[in-house]
Amino acid sequence: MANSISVGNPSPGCKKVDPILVADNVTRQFGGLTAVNVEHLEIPRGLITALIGPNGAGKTTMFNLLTGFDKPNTGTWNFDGHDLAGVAPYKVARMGMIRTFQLTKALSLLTVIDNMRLGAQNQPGEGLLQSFLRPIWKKREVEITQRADELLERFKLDAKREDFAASLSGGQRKLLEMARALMSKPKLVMLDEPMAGVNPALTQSLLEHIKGLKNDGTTVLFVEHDMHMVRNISDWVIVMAEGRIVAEGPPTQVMKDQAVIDAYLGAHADTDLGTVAIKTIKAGK
Ligand SMILES: Nc1ncnc2c1ncn2[C@@H]1O[C@H](COP(=O)(O)OP(=O)(O)OP(=O)(O)O)[C@@H](O)[C@H]1O
Repeated sequence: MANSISVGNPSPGCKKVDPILVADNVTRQFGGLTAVNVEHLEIPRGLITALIGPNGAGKTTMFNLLTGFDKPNTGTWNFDGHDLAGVAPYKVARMGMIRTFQLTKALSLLTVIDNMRLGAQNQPGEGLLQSFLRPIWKKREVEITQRADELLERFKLDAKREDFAASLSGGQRKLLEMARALMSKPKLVMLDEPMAGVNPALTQSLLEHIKGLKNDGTTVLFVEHDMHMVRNISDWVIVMAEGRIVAEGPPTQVMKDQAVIDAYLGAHADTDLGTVAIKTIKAGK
């Protein structure tokens, strides 16, 4: 079925009209196991793409490879005009591709505001400014704190500004991690299971924040098992199984794909997990 995102009909590894990330022949083996075997992948610019698939499909490994946290056996990829294979994670971040982790990496013994300030270190030239240009750095520090405070307000974490990250709930830590990722104004944000461990009361605001990123012009790629989230916020869905891309397309189309239902969705194909969560709250469970 025609759409405005892919060139031609959607199919696994299809070309996009305006890709921000293009990867070719990316493979990663762990001993005898091929965790990732992606022939071609394109992520559309300025949109929200979900990467779904059963446990062990290779989603997190793919994230690790693309962001330099792991090294592939083979493969090349280009992010917004830069070849990134073999580039260190901090450089990848400076080029505008920032990721969050499945288990949050908020530094527990730092305050919320200090965690945010750390996020700014991904900005180009930060180290230079700090060492040689003290007066300019002072001004920069004020700007960083200003941006941090704006983001904390946006993510409703301003009341926690001086608290240690350790005192936040799991969901609040997820919000902090997302807010921190935005400190360096990334072009592409990669979120690994943003909904995992988030209590239902925070789910809606997390969804709104992610939609907000897109409205600001940021491209979002996220791994998620929560089909409510996938259905509600994705413009595009890519399905992985056993290291390969097995399906992709607009969410309504992909969710109806018999092969996807068989391989992954199974009995949950028609279950909106969000509705389930809301019913559970109402029942006072
Ligand atoms: N460091 C590692 N050493 C050995 N095997 C690994 C390593 N990392 C991942 N694997 C294996 O690679 C495969 C892909 O794992 P990966 O975590 O990428 O899957 P996933 O799709 O993200 O799964 P989930 O949805 O459960 O997070 C799995 O079989 C996993 O056991």
